[in-house]
This record gives sequence, structure tokens and C-alpha cells, in this order.
Amino acid sequence: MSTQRPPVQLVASGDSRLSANQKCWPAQNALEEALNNAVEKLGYSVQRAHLVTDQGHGFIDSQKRGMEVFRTIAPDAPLIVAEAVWQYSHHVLAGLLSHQGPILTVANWSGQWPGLVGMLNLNGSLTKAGAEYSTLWSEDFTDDFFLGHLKTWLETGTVHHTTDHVASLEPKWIPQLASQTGKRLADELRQDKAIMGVFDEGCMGMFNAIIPDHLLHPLGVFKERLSQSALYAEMREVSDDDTNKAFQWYRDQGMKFHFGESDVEDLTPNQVLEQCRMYIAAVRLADQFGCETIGIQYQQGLKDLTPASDLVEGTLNSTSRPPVFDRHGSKELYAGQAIPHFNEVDECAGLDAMMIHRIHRILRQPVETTLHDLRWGSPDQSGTTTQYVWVFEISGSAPAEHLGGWNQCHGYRQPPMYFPKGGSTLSGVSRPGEIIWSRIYIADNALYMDLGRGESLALPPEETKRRLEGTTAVWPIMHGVTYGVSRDQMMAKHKANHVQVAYAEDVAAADQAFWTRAAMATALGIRVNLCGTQKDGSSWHKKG
Ligand SMILES: C[C@H](O)[C@@H](O)[C@@H](O)C(=O)CO
Repeated sequence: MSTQRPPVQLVASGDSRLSANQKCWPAQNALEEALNNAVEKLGYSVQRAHLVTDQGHGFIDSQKRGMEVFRTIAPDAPLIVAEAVWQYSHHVLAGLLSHQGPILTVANWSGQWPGLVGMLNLNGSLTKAGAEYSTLWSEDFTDDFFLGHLKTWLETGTVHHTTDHVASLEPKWIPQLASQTGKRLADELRQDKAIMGVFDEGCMGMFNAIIPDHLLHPLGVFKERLSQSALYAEMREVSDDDTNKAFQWYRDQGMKFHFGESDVEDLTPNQVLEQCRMYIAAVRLADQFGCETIGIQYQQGLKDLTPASDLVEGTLNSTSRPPVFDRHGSKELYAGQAIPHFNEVDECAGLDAMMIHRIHRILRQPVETTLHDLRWGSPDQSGTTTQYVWVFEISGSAPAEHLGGWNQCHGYRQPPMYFPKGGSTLSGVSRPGEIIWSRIYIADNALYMDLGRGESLALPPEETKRRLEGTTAVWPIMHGVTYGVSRDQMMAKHKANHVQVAYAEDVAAADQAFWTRAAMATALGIRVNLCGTQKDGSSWHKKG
């Protein structure tokens, strides 16, 4: 039956780090086997467009390799991009943008490696580029949701997901006070302007994370393009005394570093000292260039020079952090304030964080915010809730305030396959509370914001352990619930790399912050989508 039809082509984009590609290859192999079985059951066949190399993995591991592979693929062939791992979108973007046949991105519903995140990054990048694609996910590729959609794609070349949980915001829905505050804050930003410091744009092929200047400038936000070499040079200027004081500060606050002996496998005090230097250097550069927010790319370039920047990033996002003085020791910089940091230079998240800070400051709500990956999700097995619980997790840091304070924070070594020079994570479990979640993304040459409400839940230790062990246990986690948005709705509408989260004191305060953000974003010209429902299940449009 299958022999009559041309085979579906399959490509797999990977990391650019050989160590990660080799370690994660077995998971990709297992995904492809299950996926091939599903396609074959439906009467079609799959052909891999590139083979396993003598390096011991079958991933496209660079843009160059991606272009070579795509030169061999018939331009109109049906094409699946299958992802079980974190991948760099630019490896395959060039080929996908000129491909004329139907494209399907697929990930396995597994937290083991960030494959879902990799696929979502690719989806966001294709969306920004205006490319047509369909997308699917599955736990074992035998469920009806997956097989039904796969059949449709094989037969018609597209899959449609209903997104009726999303409403395009009409300004008249916004309550008056929130509308006025949001508009005032937007006017201030446009009038006074603000600087976003970007340490090496284009982190890890995240095309979707780069906001084109012509979309950013009308908001009053301008990029200062900084270099990670400048950060490294500034680190070398930080005195041993200042470095040691910062290290002592973490210990005095009760942060628990999990040290070992081996620099290759374990976290060592020297790695943390280097991170303290980086933290001080980053604050000084932010001050020198007048940045309201900064983003450090870190994984490429910096990872071969110094330990990972996560501890730095989480610390910058915390209001309570080691004091930093200028080089002469005369003036404390950004005293009493967090300096919002957008990990992996996700500029969309950076813009969002900047808005959150301005809004939550005025509303006297917690300003600390972070992005997370939509890493995985699983129904709660502890009997605490019947709501679907996401694993919001990011690759190394969250603000200490989210994790319940510094004495609840743990510093573990970053996984060696990603970070050869180690570095401490800023890990822990996010405290329970009401949250506002959001994601800014680019489509149709415009900025969009999806906005929703939800909750960070407390789950018993065994359930937390299950979730950590099902993902990357050394990274910080939030047990996230999204009001009125199911797992598949959340996935289908996700066109960003990350999800941004901020807390508010209670339901009313969170709703107020939600509406004020909607108002500020609208006044800035960002197109806002309200997702899901209020906490009590009622729709957003009835309010206001
Ligand atoms: C270390 C990995 O490469 C991470 O960067 C990846 O899982 C992400 O967090 C992507 O947002």
C-alpha cells in the first residue's frame, strides 16, 4: 500500500553542542521509531533525509549542515521535522523557508529533554518568518488525537487546531482604572524611552526571539547592542574583594550550594566566584549604558570561557541581591531594585519583563518576574488537584523571591553536556500563588501578546520529585496551572519560545495587573489576545 506514495521526508534539528547531541540521540531514535510506525499504519512511509554520522548522532547540528541536507530534499515533498531535544532553529530555518511541500513539526510528550521546547521555538520562528506549517505532539504516537491529525496532514497537508479559548482583545472590555493606568504607562515609555541591553543577539538560533528594530522603536524601546566579550573583559576588572563579598552574601542569605570535588562534573566554589564576577560586571555595564533590562546570550560563545550565567540571571531578577558598587566603590548601582534579565536573549520576554516591572511597581505588586520554558506537563498524581499541571521550567534560574526566598534556593552544577565550565543554577520550587502568564511573539510583521491568568501550585514533595526527575532536576520549576486553557490549547497557540510569569498578592490584584498589562500593551500598539478564563471559569469579555 505504502509503496505507491512518495515517502514523507524526515529531518531532525539538534543542538550545536556535540556532547548534547550524542547524549540525547537515543531519545530521538526512540521517537522516530514510534513516529514511523504511526505513519506506516496509515499507509505511508518515512525516509530520513540525513543519516546518522560517524559522530554518533543523527541531528542536523549547524546551519551549514542544514543547507546541505535541504539541497537533497525534493522541494515539494511532504516533510516532518521531528524533535525530542532542544534544537537551534537556524539549523533548519533556511531550508524550511524555501520548502514548498507541506511541513509538519512533531515532538514527543516527554520532559526528558527539552524537545517540546525545541519544537515550540521552531514554531515561533516559522510564525515570525510567515511560513506555513502544521504542528503535533504525542506521548507515544498511538493516541487518537495524534493519529487523527496525522492522517489529516498526510491526506491534505495541513492540521488545524481549534483555538476558541482565545479572544482578540477589544479595548472596551478593559476596566476603566486599568485602562487609564496602562495608557499612562505606555505614554511614559514612548515619551521618556528605555534601553534594552542585548549581549549578543540571536541566541542559539532563536530567530523568534529577535524583535526587529522597526517594531520596537515605536514603543519607545531601543536596543543597546552589547558584546559578551565586553562582559568577559569587565569580569576581569572586578576585584577579588568585591567577588568574595558577593559570594559571602549568598551564603549569609542561606542559599545552599551543592559543591563537589571535580570541576568537570561537580559545582565548585571557583565556578561560583566566576559567576559573582559576572554578576558584578553585568550590573556595572547595565549602569554604564543606562539599561532598564539586559539579556545575556551565554550558551554560545560565553560557555567556552566561563561558567554559565544562570546564577547571575536569577540574581538580577531578584529585588533582594548582593549590593554592587561602581568601579570606584562610591555609588551603589540600582540600589533596592531588580534589573530584569531576559535569559537566552529572548527579547520578547525582555519587553514583557520591562512592562511587568513598570506595572507591578505602580500597583504595588511583586515586580520579580522570569521566563520559563513550557517544558512538559502531566496530570497531578498526588490527588492535590484535578487541573492540568504544567512543568514550567527554565534552564538554570528564577528569581529568589519566586522560590520562596534565598534560604529556599539551591545551587547545583549545570549539566556538563551543555556547560563544560559548569556554574551554579538558581534552583528551587516556585511558591504557591496567583500568577499572570504571558508570551510576546511576532507574526505578520507585528508584535502580539497572549495573556492569561493562572496559579502556581504547591504539590507534595513526591510529586515535585517526579516532575523534577522527569525533566532536568537541577533547574528551577513552577507547578503551573493556566485557567481555562487545556494542554492542547496551550500548545496549539504557543508561538513563542517562553512563557513569562509574574505573581500578584491575590485574585483581585492579579486580575488588575492582567488588565493593566492588556491596556499598556494595547496602547503601545501590541495586539493582545486574552487566553482562557478568569479563575472562576467566567469569560474575560463579560468583565469591564
Ligand atoms: C540548555 C538548553 O539548551 C536550554 O537552553 C533549553 O532547554 C532552553 O531553555 C530553551 O529555552
